[in-house]
Amino acid sequence: MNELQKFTDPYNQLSSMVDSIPDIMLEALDQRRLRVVVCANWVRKLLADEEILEPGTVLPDSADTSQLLRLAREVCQQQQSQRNTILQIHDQVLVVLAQYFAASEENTHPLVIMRLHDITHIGYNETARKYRSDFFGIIGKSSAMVDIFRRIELYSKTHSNILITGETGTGKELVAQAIHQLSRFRGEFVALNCTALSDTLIESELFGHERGAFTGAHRTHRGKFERADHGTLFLDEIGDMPLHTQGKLLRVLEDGMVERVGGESTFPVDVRIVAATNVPLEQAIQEKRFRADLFYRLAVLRIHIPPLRQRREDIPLLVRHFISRLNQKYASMGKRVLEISSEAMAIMTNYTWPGNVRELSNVIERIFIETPSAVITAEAMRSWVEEKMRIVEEASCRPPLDAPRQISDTAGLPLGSRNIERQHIVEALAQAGGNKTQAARLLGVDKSTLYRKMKRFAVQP
Ligand SMILES: Nc1ncnc2c1ncn2[C@@H]1O[C@H](COP(=O)(O)OP(=O)(O)OP(=O)(O)O)[C@@H](O)[C@H]1O
Repeated sequence: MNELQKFTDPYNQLSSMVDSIPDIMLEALDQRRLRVVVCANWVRKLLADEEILEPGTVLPDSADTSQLLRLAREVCQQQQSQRNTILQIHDQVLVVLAQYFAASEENTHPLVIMRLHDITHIGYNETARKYRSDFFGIIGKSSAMVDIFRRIELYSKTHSNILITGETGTGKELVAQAIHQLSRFRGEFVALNCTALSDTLIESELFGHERGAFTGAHRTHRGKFERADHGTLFLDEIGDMPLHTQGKLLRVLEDGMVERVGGESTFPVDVRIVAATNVPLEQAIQEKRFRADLFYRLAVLRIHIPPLRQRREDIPLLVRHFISRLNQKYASMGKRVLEISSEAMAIMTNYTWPGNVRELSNVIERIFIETPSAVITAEAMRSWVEEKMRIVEEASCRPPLDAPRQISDTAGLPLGSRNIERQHIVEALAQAGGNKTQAARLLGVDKSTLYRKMKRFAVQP
């Protein structure tokens, strides 16, 4: 038996279990190491990775950068099949069935067998034409945003929970709202930020409480679950939810029944959860700060919003969108901006926007107000540019700060940029005399984001 036969042999023994030749079959040597048994040529071409996908190869750890291989690893770690996962690889949209087969007499190691169904023809190529650059108030025309519009439409028709990932200010809540508006759920869209609440308050906010449940519970309180019945519950910053609450949430998701804090009975709820995070939950799972079982319940469908610096073609559209909104907002003051010079636009397009669209929107408002004429020129942006340069200079003159314990919003940026962000926070707090609400306003972020970042960058309150 040659090497190839040896590796394809398990497939022959398993042929009764799968209805046709799998597109990929991987052998799970342990929870992380996968060995390729079979890989169809078209899949190799799709992933452009002939070498790694050669039968007999043990996938290197780094190979899970491909969405398909990441899915295979998840299935293997979770030891559970996943159906109908939709992946977009380059221009192809695929529905993937990933089956998990435990080790048995026939196969010494567990197997992950994947069947891929190409649904690109269903209309992905039409997508760009179909979706305008304004989709339920979400502005964008980059391929990443067009793909997000398509997913919103597709996913909104389902009952499945959705996890939205992306850095702060990328528009996760906006996407959640669009999903709700397009869905068949006629109840309310109810949002809860899991960072902003103490461990005890979060449970009473989520599940409600009965009168007398704890000191200060003078009245019965309806929780977010009750309010979102037949609607959507948006759980922002889900990674910050306390472990104890995660367990309770999981139970509600499994049984569809809620019990108020201090209550003695349960009642049914029909709620779709859209959760959002800007920290990688996989890391939180490894650090035992987030339950893996809850993660898989929440992340049935996923939408990732790339940072603005990775979709710069959206910046001019967003700039014009915000200017036109500001023209309406300040119309009564007789303030109107009609144009933005190409130089000014180039400055905006080239900046890295660590605070993403939220930061862009705040900067435009500031420049709009400060600009005396109807045209925003590079000159009008001078004070903002100078301020940025001063911060960069000051940060580079200082001795290096301790690297933050956990970085995600700025991951991928040079360490200097993270230090700059920390420095922004320190300066805003100093300027605001320690007042967090004011500091958050100065930074153009909400208070919970400021708290989270202070924690992450170890900034003392
Ligand atoms: N593509 C977009 N088009 C128009 N406005 C946008 C877009 N993305 C974000 N915004 C605006 O930017 C601001 C921040 O968006 P949002 O609150 O949805 O971000 P987020 O990712 O949920 O942030 P955080 O993680 O800090 O909660 C909002 O005012 C939102 O309307």
